[in-house]
Amino acid sequence: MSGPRPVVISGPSGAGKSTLLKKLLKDYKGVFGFSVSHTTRDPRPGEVDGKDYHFTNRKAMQEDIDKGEFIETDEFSGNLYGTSKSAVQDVRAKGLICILDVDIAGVRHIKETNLDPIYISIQPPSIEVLEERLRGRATETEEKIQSRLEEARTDMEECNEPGLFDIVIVNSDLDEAYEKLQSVLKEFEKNVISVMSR
Ligand SMILES: Nc1nc2c(ncn2[C@@H]2O[C@H](COP(=O)(O)OP(=O)(O)O)[C@@H](O)[C@H]2O)c(=O)[nH]1
Ligand SMILES: Nc1ncnc2c1ncn2[C@@H]1O[C@H](COP(=O)(O)OP(=O)(O)O)[C@@H](O)[C@H]1O
Repeated sequence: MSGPRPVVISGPSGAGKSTLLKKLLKDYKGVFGFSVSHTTRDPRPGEVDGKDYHFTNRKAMQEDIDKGEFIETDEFSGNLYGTSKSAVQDVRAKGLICILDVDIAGVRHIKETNLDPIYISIQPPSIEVLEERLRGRATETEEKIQSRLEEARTDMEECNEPGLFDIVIVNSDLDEAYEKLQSVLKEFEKNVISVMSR
């Protein structure tokens, strides 16, 4: 595919991916665009259909998967998530750098496609801090918190696997993590460096 390389952001639920991405998308309007995934999970208060996710149900999503409309899908904590081909195309058609937020299985699936993105993992400083953040966000039931922590342990182990990520950013202090994210993107996306250095 032509144009600037997309950016895949991954990392445990609660690590701070959405917080960092929202900031980046706001600060760099006209540079980055978010690939809106499909999910079968319920919307959280404040989430907007078509902006945060395309909220759907399993039957409809499975039909679209069977029609070949998805680049990748994964089951995460009891729900189906996936990146549709049109989610990525919509962003690229606007001439924006496409940002995808996917779990670690999604990263592995995307490696088998021709998307050729930059892979960035956002990690929490520890599992204890992650648990505090998940509880502090107050969006999940106890059962969902436990299942996310279970997934997180695997993610925290696998993120350092050689060749899986271009960079792992530990989100301890939010401002420092955001600085690091910006500098990594400037380094990789040299063709947009002038836009980003405004
Ligand atoms: N493979 C894949 N994972 C996704 C996709 N969209 C979101 N995810 C991942 O699904 C997991 C759960 O997302 P979500 O329910 O929004 O919870 P949150 O990450 O805690 O805000 C996260 O690890 C996301 O990165 C997708 O399209 N594909
Ligand atoms: N560096 C940080 N320090 C403290 N709290 C943070 C930090 N980064 C994110 N948070 C908080 O942690 C929670 C999880 O962040 P979120 O962006 O929703 O994570 P993710 O998208 O990776 O699931 C949110 O309540 C967010 O405000």
